[in-house]
Amino acid sequence: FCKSVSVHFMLQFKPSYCRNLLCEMECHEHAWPFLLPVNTKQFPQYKKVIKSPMDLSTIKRKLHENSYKCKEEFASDVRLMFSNCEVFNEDDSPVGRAGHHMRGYFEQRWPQLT
Ligand SMILES: Cc1ncccc1N[C@@H](C)c1ccc2c(c1)OCCCO2
Repeated sequence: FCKSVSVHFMLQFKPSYCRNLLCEMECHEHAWPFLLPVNTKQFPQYKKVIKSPMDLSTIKRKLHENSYKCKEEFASDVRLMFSNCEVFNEDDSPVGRAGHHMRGYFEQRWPQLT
């Protein structure tokens, strides 16, 4: 999925850019539903409905563990987090609205290379 090796060294994965953007998201006013994994004791249905849970603390851990081989993998986890939110939460709900706010914030700052 990542760029071929030859091109890759030029578009070197900039973890610093991702780390900064992640930090800005974590301190965003509407980040509160996404800071930690959804507690499945609090939301027993969640595990059944959402096959791949994702949250900002998990993305942060993966970034620090060098789990992301390219920036697109980082972006796809962020987008997975927002898609899970849309599946489980009504648009017109506090968490649903927070998800739309945060997704707008991310997409505005994510470099459009294509
Ligand atoms: C992103 C997401 N999707 C689906 C369900 C929950 C969440 N986030 C969690 C952190 C959460 C959100 C709202 C909450 C909550 C916990 O605490 C119980 C009281 C009501 O408020």
